Amino acid sequence: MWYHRLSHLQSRLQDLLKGGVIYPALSQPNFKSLLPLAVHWHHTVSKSLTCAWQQHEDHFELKYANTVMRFDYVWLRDHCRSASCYNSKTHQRSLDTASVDLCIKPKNIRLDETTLFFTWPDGHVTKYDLNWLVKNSYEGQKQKVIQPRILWNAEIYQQAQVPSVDCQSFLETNEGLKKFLQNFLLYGIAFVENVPPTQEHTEKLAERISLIRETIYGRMWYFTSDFSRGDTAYTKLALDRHTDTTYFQEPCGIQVFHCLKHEGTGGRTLLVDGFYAAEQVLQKAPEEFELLSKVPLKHEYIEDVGECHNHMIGVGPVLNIYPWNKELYLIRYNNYDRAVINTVPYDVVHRWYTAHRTLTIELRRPENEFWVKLKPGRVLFIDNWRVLHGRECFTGYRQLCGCYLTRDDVLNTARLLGLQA
Ligand SMILES: C[N+](C)(C)CCCC[C@H](N)C(=O)O
Ligand SMILES: O=C(O)CCC(=O)C(=O)O
Ligand SMILES: [Fe+2]
Repeated sequence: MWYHRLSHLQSRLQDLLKGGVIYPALSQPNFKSLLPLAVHWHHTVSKSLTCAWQQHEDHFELKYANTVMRFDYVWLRDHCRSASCYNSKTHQRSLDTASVDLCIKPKNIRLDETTLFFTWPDGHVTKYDLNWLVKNSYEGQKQKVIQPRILWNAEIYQQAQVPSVDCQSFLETNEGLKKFLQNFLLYGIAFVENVPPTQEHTEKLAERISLIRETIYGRMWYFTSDFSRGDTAYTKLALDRHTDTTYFQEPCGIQVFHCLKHEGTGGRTLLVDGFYAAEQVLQKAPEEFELLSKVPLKHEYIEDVGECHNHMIGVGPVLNIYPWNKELYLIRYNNYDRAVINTVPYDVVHRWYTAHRTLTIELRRPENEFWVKLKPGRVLFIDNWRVLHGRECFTGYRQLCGCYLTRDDVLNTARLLGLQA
């Protein structure tokens, strides 16, 4: 009943909007100044781009640069960039948003060239450049290209002939670093060549692009198959494709690997683009993709070896997508570390297993596997939110060093170099 009345009101409001005049249909007690507002388009031609705007009862509508945008009045007041509302030195808001009347409406609106002026009931004036609005509106944001990426299988990656960056150019030039980061952002993996095979040099590389993320494994780690920690990584066994630290609330963003020594056979590294596989699932079974993005799962790390006692738990879906544009930004896939599923009822569990199988089949297609033998001097950076890694079993003495990086800091470096990240 209530539902019907509401939708009736909404459709009435829409009809009224089409008709050109709004009446005070929603008579909430604190909905101020419900005087009928004349709705008509104001047209202006500025710098060959036509602009039209309309003041509606509860929002402002703007057509500019081929975009129809709608703005809430509180939003327009809240984002005011005047000196008293916004500190342009710190890029921080000074306005106390809670002091804005939730029913605020501009007293006057005027357009001058490419600037919109809103005069608020207390006389305060907010200025918006039209291009700023296009860039910052919900509608404009939706049009923006999402993070440019090249999704790959083994053939695509090999054909691309992505060049490695030389250690010296990486450490000493901005071009070298930028080239490296560009490849890293596009493919989710990147190599640095001619690195002296020591832990110290590996650390220097890591620090060039980010803060090192210290974890229960330490800051820089150095490992062999000595089972010094309670994890299969510290053995000679094969490891199927996975992402690391799925048992953290925020899995580590980047993983750095440098093989310092291997006297023996096997031990090749496997890399699989998780986003490529997820894209295949989206194409073939969109409802399964959706389920994988909705069902929250626990992963855990329980360690009780020697002096090491840890119990980590991380909860989140396998596929993490931004709710506003559906862009996939993080895959959490580790069948070893996945904990008991008790977050959903049995029938959803069954559908989840089916969806997980579909994704696993994609991840395991031989054509999606890129195998590489890590060698001293060649450092591999892996986007642990996108690319899965694994390894072949091996014999002999094998020493690997590396670290995790905080993703925010890597992206920060990339943005400062002018890259979209
Ligand atoms: C990289 N390093 C050897 C330090 C740790 C390995 C952690 C392995 C764990 N099962 C995971 O996937 O997170
Ligand atoms: O030994 C390797 O090559 C990688 C092992 C692993 O998956 C890890 O350390 O995260
Ligand atoms: Fe791993």
